[in-house]
Amino acid sequence: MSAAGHPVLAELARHRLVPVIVIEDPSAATLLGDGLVGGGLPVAEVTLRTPGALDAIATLAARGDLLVGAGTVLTVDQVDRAVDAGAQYIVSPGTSAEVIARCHERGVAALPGAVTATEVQAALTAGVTTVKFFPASTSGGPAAIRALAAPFAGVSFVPTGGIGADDVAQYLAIPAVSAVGGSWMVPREALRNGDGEEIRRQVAAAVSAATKEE
Ligand SMILES: O=C(O)C(=O)C[C@H](O)[C@H](O)COP(=O)(O)O
Repeated sequence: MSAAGHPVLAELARHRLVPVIVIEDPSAATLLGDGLVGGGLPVAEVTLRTPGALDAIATLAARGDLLVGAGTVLTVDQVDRAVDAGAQYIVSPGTSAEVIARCHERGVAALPGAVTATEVQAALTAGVTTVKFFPASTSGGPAAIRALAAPFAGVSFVPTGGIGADDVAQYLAIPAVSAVGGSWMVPREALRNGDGEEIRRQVAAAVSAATKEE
């Protein structure tokens, strides 16, 4: 497993899982953080898809016991706002050289999306060696990652999109996969209902499923 680049990417590779979170009410950030830490996975990718996302990032980052990143980052301005809120890594669905350059200027890790050889090459040219393989399940799944890993020997993949508890292990079994992302670990309804115990339970189950592979 290669996790070259920013130390935060090495940390994500160590945890092996990246919970993707859509948070509607930022006041739920505390129970979310407690559920993640309690479940044994102190990692969060908060998507900038809701108005409260930046506040949630700020609350989670202020705790100091979680690796907090921003997801669905499409613009340079969003990079700045997420980093100002405390995000330590920036995840995008696709590859934008401008977004990656701003991440590097701000000293945070960039995790851009790439699912074709051309996209992986563009990401390499922009200076990253870990890419998010998104959307994983509809882009060829594990077989596609294995095929891409052959020519791109130094590249690590973080498959995300359409992955659940039942197939996380088959992705993590691929040497080029450093971590797996997904929203299944923090169910949106549980967050909406303020059900911290359900979040802790799902997170712990994901950690257990990820550990089985090793
Ligand atoms: O837009 C981004 O930057 C993203 O982070 C996309 C998310 O990772 C996926 O939407 C999660 O996919 P599911 O696990 O299938 O819900």
